[in-house]
Amino acid sequence: MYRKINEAIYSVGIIDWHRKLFDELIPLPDGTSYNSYFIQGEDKNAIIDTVEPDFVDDFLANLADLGIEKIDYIISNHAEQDHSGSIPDLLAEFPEAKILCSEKAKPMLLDLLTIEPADLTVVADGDTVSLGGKTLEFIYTPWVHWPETMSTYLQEEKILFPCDFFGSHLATSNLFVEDKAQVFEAAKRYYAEIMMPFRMIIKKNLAKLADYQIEMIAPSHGPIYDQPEMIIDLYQSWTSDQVKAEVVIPYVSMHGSTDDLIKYLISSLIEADIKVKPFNLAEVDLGDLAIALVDAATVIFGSPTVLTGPHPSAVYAAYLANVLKPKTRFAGIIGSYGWAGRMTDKLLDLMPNLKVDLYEPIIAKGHGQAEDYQQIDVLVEQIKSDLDNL
Ligand SMILES: Cc1cc2nc3c(=O)[nH]c(=O)nc-3n(C[C@H](O)[C@H](O)[C@H](O)COP(=O)(O)O)c2cc1C
Repeated sequence: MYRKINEAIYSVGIIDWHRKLFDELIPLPDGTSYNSYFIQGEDKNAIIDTVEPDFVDDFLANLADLGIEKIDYIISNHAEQDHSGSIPDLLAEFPEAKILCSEKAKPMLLDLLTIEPADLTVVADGDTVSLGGKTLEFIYTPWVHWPETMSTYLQEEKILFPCDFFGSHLATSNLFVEDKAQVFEAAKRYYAEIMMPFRMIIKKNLAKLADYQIEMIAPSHGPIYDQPEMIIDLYQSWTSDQVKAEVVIPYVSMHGSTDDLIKYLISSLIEADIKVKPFNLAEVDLGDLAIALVDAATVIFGSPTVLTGPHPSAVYAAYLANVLKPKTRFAGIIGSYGWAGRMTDKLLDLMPNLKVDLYEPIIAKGHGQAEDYQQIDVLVEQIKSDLDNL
């Protein structure tokens, strides 16, 4: 199967409807796709990125359906195997093809794939290649989300092929974005899980791309943006320093004590007209938590003390929050203990990357007493005042 974008450009990738997990880590509620693009010039042609190698036979069949008998260039925007992994088979089928990649991608592709150095040609930032009436410009866009990533810009058509940058894990028969709300959610999840740790460098990449007229963005996961301002605006907003007046509450409770404190916090925040997003870590899709962390001003963790430290589910959430480096401004901890422990310190030790103002932790002995609830009242007042002053 292939789909026509215009007379000379085709989508020849794979829709993976049933994949549930990415990197054996990230839940994929909506499947994904591995997009690959074929561009025919007057003299030469090019394939931009390939597909997850499990699907290589279907990929090669797509190219055969399209009647492709020769490939001049294979552009590898990103060395990760879901985009590069089918290059060796593609090269076996089309041995005359030259692989074009960034300087940093070359050693990575050699490490990851069974190909030879002679198969690879490094292109520099700003280099162009002409296919005849179609000029491909290579724009280094590092750290989206590996160090070697680049984007390819088709000058005449003003189409950007940025690989993972602007992508979304979304299996859909829509070649272009149609259901904007659905794509918004999938793209935000993708940004949260994959891109957020590189927020500052992504800002620089966005500024670099602002010099280009872009009429279409064709990423390597999810549908194509034929109105690219949608996703560019979203990326501007997600990577900006602005936060939203929202409180994210990842929490877990074994016997209900922390749960009661958190329930009280939630209703008090709602009564104070503050947006709340609670996540029970015992059953959470961590992608949903990551999405909430993209722009919330405040995060309050809830955990009992377990074997002197936080509950392991809280440990995992704190570790994740730390590596994702959200722009959260304020944080707090609410919890319960039985006899002794260092839950608060151990949880905080897991999050050195969070540059937050920390509220006084509220840790109840067993089931919370009246003074613990009074402390929550004070906390809610502080949160309200901080959010009002954003
Ligand atoms: C497996 C397990 C380990 C625990 N370890 C500790 C501990 O090291 N220190 C402590 O003070 N309390 C410990 N406790 C007691 C709990 O922290 C206490 O019961 C707390 O009130 C539970 O809060 P929850 O109802 O929100 O789960 C432990 C409880 C369990 C079930």
